[in-house]
Amino acid sequence: MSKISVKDLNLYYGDFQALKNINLNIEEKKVTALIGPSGCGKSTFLRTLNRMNDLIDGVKTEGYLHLEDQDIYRSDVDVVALRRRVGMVFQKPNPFPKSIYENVVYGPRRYGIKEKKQLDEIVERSLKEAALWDEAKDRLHKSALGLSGGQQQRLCIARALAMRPEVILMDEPTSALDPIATSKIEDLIETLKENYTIVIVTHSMQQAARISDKTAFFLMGEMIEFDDTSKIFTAPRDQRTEDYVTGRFG
Ligand SMILES: Nc1ncnc2c1ncn2[C@@H]1O[C@H](COP(=O)(O)OP(=O)(O)OP(=O)(O)O)[C@@H](O)[C@H]1O
Repeated sequence: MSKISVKDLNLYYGDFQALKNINLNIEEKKVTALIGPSGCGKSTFLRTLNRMNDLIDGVKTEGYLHLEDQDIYRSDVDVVALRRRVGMVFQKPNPFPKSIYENVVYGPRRYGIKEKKQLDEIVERSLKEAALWDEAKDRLHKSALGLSGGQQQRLCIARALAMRPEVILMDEPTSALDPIATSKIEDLIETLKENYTIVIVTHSMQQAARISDKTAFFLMGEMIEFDDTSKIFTAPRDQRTEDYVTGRFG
């Protein structure tokens, strides 16, 4: 079933067209990877899905993007509520300089949840879901900045999960991490897809091949090919995809 449908999407930064006529459906409870050489528009595309590009001056977005039956770009959309449904995790772990506990409850508190018992439950559930509970449970009120990079990134995932999103966007979530921390996040993504729809930008083709169900290959603002990940990596239809996945360019 498709969770997000994108039709005829164009995006401009001023006069520069960064996305050209993109069409694809993102399937529910699957991992969709976005791959392609630097500057091809992967992050830009990811950010269209929860309107993060709105924060950039001079951006113009055209086309139809639907989250189930909601038109993401309708002028009356409550963007804060949209980002609650479509959460995001960034390249560099960016916990707030607060305690682990306060990082997780930040969003729910802003939504008006005040009761301690309820907040405690959210913290436990989110940290468990992010596979960080065992490492964090005895230091919940210590600074998040004392965690390792990999733990910080799992905390950022927990912070996103605390809002009970439906979709999680991840922009190169492991590029700042060592191989062991990376592999923990990859295992986590595998578990999370049981309950969430995940879209991930990655520079690592091995990572895309390991963790994603679907892969979209972007080149200079166009989406060249979108298919089952196994197909993209073993029998792509387009020569440009083949050249990229076999390392002939990029
Ligand atoms: N805020 C901005 N203003 C103007 N141009 C931008 C802006 N952000 C991105 N671009 C341009 O849009 C194009 C796509 O950039 P984007 O960051 O989406 O690519 P990417 O595939 O994610 O690259 P990378 O893998 O290097 O992160 C690039 O040519 C980039 O220079």
